[in-house]
Formats: sequence, structure tokens, C-alpha cells
Amino acid sequence: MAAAAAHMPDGKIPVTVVTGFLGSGKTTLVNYILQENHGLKIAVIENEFGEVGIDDELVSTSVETQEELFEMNNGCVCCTVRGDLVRILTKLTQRKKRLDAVLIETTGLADPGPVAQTFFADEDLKLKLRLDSILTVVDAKHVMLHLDEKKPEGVTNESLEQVAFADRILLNKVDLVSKDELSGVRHRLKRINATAQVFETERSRAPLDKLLGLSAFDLNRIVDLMPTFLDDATVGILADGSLDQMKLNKWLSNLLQEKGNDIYRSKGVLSLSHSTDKYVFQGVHHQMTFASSTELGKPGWAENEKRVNKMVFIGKHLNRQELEDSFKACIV
Ligand SMILES: Nc1nc2c(ncn2[C@@H]2O[C@H](COP(=O)(O)OP(=O)(O)OP(=O)(O)O)[C@@H](O)[C@H]2O)c(=O)[nH]1
Repeated sequence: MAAAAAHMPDGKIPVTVVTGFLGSGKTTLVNYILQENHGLKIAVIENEFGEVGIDDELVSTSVETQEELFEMNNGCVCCTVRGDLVRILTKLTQRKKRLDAVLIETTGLADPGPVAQTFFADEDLKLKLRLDSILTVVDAKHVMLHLDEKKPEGVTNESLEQVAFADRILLNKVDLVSKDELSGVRHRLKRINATAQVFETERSRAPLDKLLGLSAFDLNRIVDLMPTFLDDATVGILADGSLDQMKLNKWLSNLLQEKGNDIYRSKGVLSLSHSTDKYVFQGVHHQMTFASSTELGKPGWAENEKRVNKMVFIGKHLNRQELEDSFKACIV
């Protein structure tokens, strides 16, 4: 097969987000892509439990992450993934050997929005990676069942979102349905998403040059679907020195009290002026916890180690400058 995803003129590495309901054929697709003889260096980020049989000969990198599920007040489970995703993608872009493409396989229940947002929210990643397309795998036999499922108020129907967000749809497992059933599913998909190109497949086998490196992602369409898409952001702060514990506590509790609805997730590794411990801060909306390196059984600050504080906020309507200035005001 000819190389499907050559580098784009902008020099950015194309990223394909593979989504689809549990059991629809995502892993089958990823394995098929990795085993095809296309000569491309593709990194796969697995975002779920379970194994992918990856052939090391063909694949230069495989990064397996396990999604940490956090039960949050609003049921949002994506925020931690975003933090981890940023970390893994940053690592991938720092590799000496250049990658031709990145595939992210999301969990069957994940709404693809937050994963896609990562490529617009993080300033560094934005320069190196380009969201190429959202590829949704649909199980022709069972998709109607999932699309029809009534959810409690306020709970999204992930199948519906996955179809709505897709740039490409693999209508998979066509071997399990009749012609009539297939045409019914096609109509239904078209009603939800009129623009996505649909490929009928068995075992997720669609032509690769129709799947990778296409610049199919259409930001305007997604912003229409989800007006807050570009509001979300990640703010990372690095500050030398040590913090005054009283000031820090006051700052954090005020911040999370006032902005906790907008700050989905916060994390930090901090240096406090009265201690040689490193302090790990974890926040989820309004809730926060601190743990010292002693409590975690980890080393504290070494005698000649430079004291540096790191904070990360993931959320929406975040004012980077304001967060940075008020954080730095807590340094002694
Ligand atoms: N009959 C049939 N079975 C298929 C087809 N594609 C995949 N399968 C099977 O469906 C099952 C689920 O496929 P996976 O690729 O693991 O699905 P997945 O979306 O990764 O599933 P999760 O990891 O649970 O989200 C496996 O047993 C596959 O062999 C197809 O086109 N036809």
C-alpha cells in the first residue's frame, strides 16, 4: 500500500482520534492499520484497559496508558485523561525519530470532544501536532440500539456524540446485517451527521489512504456542535522558590471556591518554605488534597536541588496571567 499519511505541508504530525462504542471494532482497526505494509511510523496511544496485539517490527512506538477514572460531581471522566494525554504527546513530539502519524484509541464510552480539545488547548502541542480527523467506528448490528438508548436527563448519549463528532465513519461488521438493515443504519447516521464520509467495512478494513493524513477535521463544524470547544484550556505554571503555606492555602481555597466549577482538574508539585518535603497537590473541581513526599514514600528536596513549583489547571475560562500572578504572590 502506498504511504497514506505523508507529512503535511505545515510540518505537523497528523493525529487521528479513533472513537466508537465498546466492541465496535476500534482495536481491530488499530491492529489492521499497524499491520499494513505502509512504511509509516505510527505511534498508538491506548486509552483503555485491555491489550492490543502490536507487532514491534512494524510499529515504532506504542504507548499504553490506563485511564484513571475519577468520579466527579458532574460525572466528567475526561479531565485526567487530558493531563496524561498532554504528557504522552509531549514525549512523542520530543523523540529524535520523527513520527508520521499518531493514533489515539479512546475508550468506548468516552465522548471524543475533550480528547480533540487537547490539540487546541495546549500551546506547545498546537505547534507540533495537528488533529487530522476523528474516526468513529460503528457496529452495524448494534448501533441502533445504542443510538436509541434513553439516558437520564443531563447524561449524554456517547454513541450519538461519537457519530456527531466524526469526520469519517467506519460502518463496521457489515457481515452481520442484511442489506435493508444496513441501509437503515446508513440513513440514521446521515441524519445525525450529514458531512462525515461513511465506509462500509468488515473487520474495520477501509482503504488507509482514505483514513489517515487527510486534514479532515473541521473546527468550524465542531464549534457549531459544541460552542464551548475552544474555551477550555490547560494552564501550566512553573515558579522558582518556595511557597508560604498560609498564603498558598488561602489562595487555593479561594480559587477553587470561586472557580471550581470551571476548573475541572488541578495538579501540582510544590515546595513549601518550612519543609524539605515535596508536596503533591490534587484538585478535582472544588475538592483538593495534599500529600507530602514522606507520606507518599518518595524523596523530598535534596540539599542542593533547585526548588521549583509546578501547577497545572485544566478547565474553561482560565486566565493564565491572573493564575500565574496570584500563584507567584504566594512565594516567600
Ligand atoms: N463479525 C464481525 N466481527 C468483528 C468485525 N470487526 C470486529 N469484530 C469483532 O468484534 C469484537 C470487538 O472488536 P474490537 O476491535 O475489540 O472492538 P473495540 O471497539 O476495540 O472494543 P472495546 O475495546 O471493548 O471498546 C472482536 O471479537 C472482533 O473480532 C466485523 O467486521 N465483523
